Amino acid sequence: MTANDWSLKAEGIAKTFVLHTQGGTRLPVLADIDLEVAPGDCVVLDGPSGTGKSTLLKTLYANYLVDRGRVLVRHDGRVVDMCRAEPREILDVRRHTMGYVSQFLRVIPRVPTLKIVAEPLRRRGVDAATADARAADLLARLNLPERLWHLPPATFSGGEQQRVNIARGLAAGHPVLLLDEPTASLDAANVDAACGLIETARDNGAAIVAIFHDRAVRDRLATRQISLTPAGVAA
Ligand SMILES: Nc1ncnc2c1ncn2[C@@H]1O[C@H](COP(=O)(O)OP(=O)(O)OP(=O)(O)O)[C@@H](O)[C@H]1O
Repeated sequence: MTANDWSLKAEGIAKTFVLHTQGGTRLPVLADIDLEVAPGDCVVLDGPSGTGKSTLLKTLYANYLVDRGRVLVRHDGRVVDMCRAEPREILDVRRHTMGYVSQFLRVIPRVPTLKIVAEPLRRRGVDAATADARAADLLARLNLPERLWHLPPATFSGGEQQRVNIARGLAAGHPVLLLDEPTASLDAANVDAACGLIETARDNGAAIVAIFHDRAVRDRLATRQISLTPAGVAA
């Protein structure tokens, strides 16, 4: 793979939601979406509320089935189509290649924060001491007080939980990152800290697709923007 090669490529993605509990109402959301993301790219998805930005990210992560199209990702020396891969292969891509950071932490009961952040590294086979050290470094960079590291995050504030979520999402150093408003509930100092970590991941060669509503975050991190329009894409 050369420096300009893509890490992630979407071709002709179309997605319609069918609401079975609403008489089978059909909601076409994505139509013919093409996207190519290279190492070091941070492609920001733009467009009015409801145009399908989160849906596209979840489709890239294989949370949703598509009507048409392919999502290709370079993984372990080969190309995997996330729209057709077996569940086992999708999990392997998620473990080693593609990370996803949503706006909210999915709280895992009783597990301490440090272990939640270290877990993606442990699942990649990294030993506990190294994974814990990386987790501690990330939590410190995100200004999460050390007295919280050994508590489960269920009772943390929204901004604290979001920082745990970012640390967990960035811990494993995935070469492809999908970020859905990861800084939405942070104050200015923590937005700056989170942006610094995302910037470092990008400059180290991560291929990133992101939704950032904050204009300053977008201006700092985006190498490119793509505007989604209702059921379509306009450059
Ligand atoms: N799981 C779902 N089932 C049915 N419809 C859905 C589902 N998820 C999203 N939608 C619909 O798809 C459309 C796009 O939603 P999506 O969340 O992707 O938009 P968005 O551009 O990310 O919006 P926002 O900027 O407000 O977060 C909306 O009309 C929404 O109601």
